[in-house]
Amino acid sequence: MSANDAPAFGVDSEVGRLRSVMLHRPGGELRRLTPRNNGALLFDGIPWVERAQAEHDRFAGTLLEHGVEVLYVGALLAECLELPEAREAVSVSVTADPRLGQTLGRELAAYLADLEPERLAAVLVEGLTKEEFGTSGSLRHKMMRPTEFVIDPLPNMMFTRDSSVWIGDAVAVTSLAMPARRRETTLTGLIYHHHPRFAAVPKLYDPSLEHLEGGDVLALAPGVLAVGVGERTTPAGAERLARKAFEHGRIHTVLVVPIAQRRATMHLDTVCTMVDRDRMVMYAPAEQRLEAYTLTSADGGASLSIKGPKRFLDAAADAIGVDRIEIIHTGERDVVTAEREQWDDGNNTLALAPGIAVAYERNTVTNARLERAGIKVLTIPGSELGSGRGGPRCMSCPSARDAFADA
Ligand SMILES: NC(=[NH2+])NCCC[C@H](N)C(=O)O
Repeated sequence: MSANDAPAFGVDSEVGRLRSVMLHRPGGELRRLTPRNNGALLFDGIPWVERAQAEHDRFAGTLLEHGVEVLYVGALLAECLELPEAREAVSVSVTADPRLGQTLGRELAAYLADLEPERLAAVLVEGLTKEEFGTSGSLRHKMMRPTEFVIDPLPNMMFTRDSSVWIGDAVAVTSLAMPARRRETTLTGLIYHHHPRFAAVPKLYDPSLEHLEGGDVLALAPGVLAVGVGERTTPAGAERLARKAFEHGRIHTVLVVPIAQRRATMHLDTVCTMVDRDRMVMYAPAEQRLEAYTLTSADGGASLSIKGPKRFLDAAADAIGVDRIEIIHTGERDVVTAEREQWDDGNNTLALAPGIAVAYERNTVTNARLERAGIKVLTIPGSELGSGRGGPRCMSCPSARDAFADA
């Protein structure tokens, strides 16, 4: 693909000049977090909501200043919800929750049917409590506490990277592993299936399939994906994605990378991200430790060849066809700084072009190392956003980057 015939959509690498990205500006769903539910909702603290929004606006502002189109989930959803078939699909998926029961389910469908698209879009992300819902003739409702949820909030919606991922010209709506996040894909799925902008885009995956999260999928170079397998993505999910990607035809090698099943390394993109064509920022201990299985297919995904495991960085260099991938370490050589900055998403950077990356300002040591290596680092504040344990990469889902060859 040259710049002239590059598709309106598509992502063939982590670093091609970023053209369009999907973000979610955090809103009322963060106000639902309490010290009792934050663990189950996958937050490590209780964010100050206005400050988190201001930080997010700085992130979006940085992208806009660099010519990136910013699409917001809230606006896309509201536009979809103008369509009767999209409203119907949403209502069916929300009211299918067996915890509601027949009566409350029916009442909730009627409640949702009365909401304007924008309000409906907000409720779907912010959730709805018993007291906000109002009166009901159901036993379920009578037996709920006032602040209990009729619709659960989705505070992790701002991590748009996880619920969908673009592979070439196609999009994979993923299958999220954690109960607190599962409903996110009914909303991203709705956008990709119903929004006129995306309706014609080929769909590679769906939420009923084996667990797969976008934070585990790295487009290392054209034709080459790395897929982390650990707390979220399962081996079965990685295998399914590989088959589908081979079948679709743009990918020739999928590297499946086992990662520790711990919160600190919930996704591959918490351990490493690409900051340049052949340079990665990586948590130092992972450099030797990470291994990869190399998956290829001679028949478009019908059968798979599985080789390895061998050292991830060697497998990656082989698959990409370069001598080596240069590593810039998170933190300093001392373990403590490295561990602190890895935890604070020091290597969860978002490349805007080869050698230009957005990073949280707090990771001063990692950012200085990146700068020393010649990477232009655009810093954003993240003291509140960071309590959700995600950085610039997870808070963004690129849908268009310039082709790697032209970047
Ligand atoms: N791709 C990522 N690293 N995403 C971060 C997601 C953070 C979110 N709180 C979760 O636990 O799921």
